[in-house]
Amino acid sequence: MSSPQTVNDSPILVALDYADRQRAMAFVDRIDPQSCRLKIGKEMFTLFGPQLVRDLQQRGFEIFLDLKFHDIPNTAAHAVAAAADLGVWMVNVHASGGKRMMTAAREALLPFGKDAPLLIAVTVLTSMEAGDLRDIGIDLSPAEHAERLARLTRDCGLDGVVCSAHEAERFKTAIGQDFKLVTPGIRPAGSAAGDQRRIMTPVEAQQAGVDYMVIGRPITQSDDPAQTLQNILASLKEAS
Ligand SMILES: O=c1ccn([C@@H]2O[C@H](COP(=O)(O)O)[C@@H](O)[C@H]2O)c(=O)[nH]1
Repeated sequence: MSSPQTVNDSPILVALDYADRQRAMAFVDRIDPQSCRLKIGKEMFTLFGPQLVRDLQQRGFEIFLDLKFHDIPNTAAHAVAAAADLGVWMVNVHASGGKRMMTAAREALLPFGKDAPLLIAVTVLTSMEAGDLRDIGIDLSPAEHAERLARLTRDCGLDGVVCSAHEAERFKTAIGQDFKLVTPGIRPAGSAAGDQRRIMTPVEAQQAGVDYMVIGRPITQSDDPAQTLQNILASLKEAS
């Protein structure tokens, strides 16, 4: 395990969703590992595997391994332990995998002690709105269902949840200030929402009290990803 012991106070997690490894590395090699953390998700992990994570760690980046494990408790627990072996900074499961799965995942990290990654759970995907929940038999609003899953996640002893920035104020009050809120669906003013539905700008998300904001395409698909990241960081600093 080799999670670097740095003090990184950046709230930005860049979703490094590239099919082209060279393009991803060209961007990464232009940014300071202290200016953000990198989120490796299903696309790049499936294409390039754990070696990609190691290569990014070698460059000094802390990694959120966003594989959203959702399986029987035994399998999810072993997958989370494998992520911890890789030395990632954060890893996640789906809260809808339930209490026994989340508890097993948390217990699998006990042997790692202080080197264990943060373990969080996905509540309601930021691409989903009320109609998507109704389609799968859930009549609660996204915020209500997300809160229910977030409370369950807290009760299982995990460190936080993935939710929408729209839920941040409600969750900080209802669930606890120390419970980490990681929010995708972040869109600087003027950028395309794409498939995201519950969106907020970086400054609005900061004001709502999120701990970490996940930003992918608005940075990675821009003409100058490194400069776009700098612009977002500057806007957050100016607003704080
Ligand atoms: O609820 C969720 C959970 C995860 N994601 C992931 O975050 C990024 C968002 O990328 P954008 O390009 O900024 O939309 C992506 O990797 C998703 O898999 C999410 O969007 N919502």
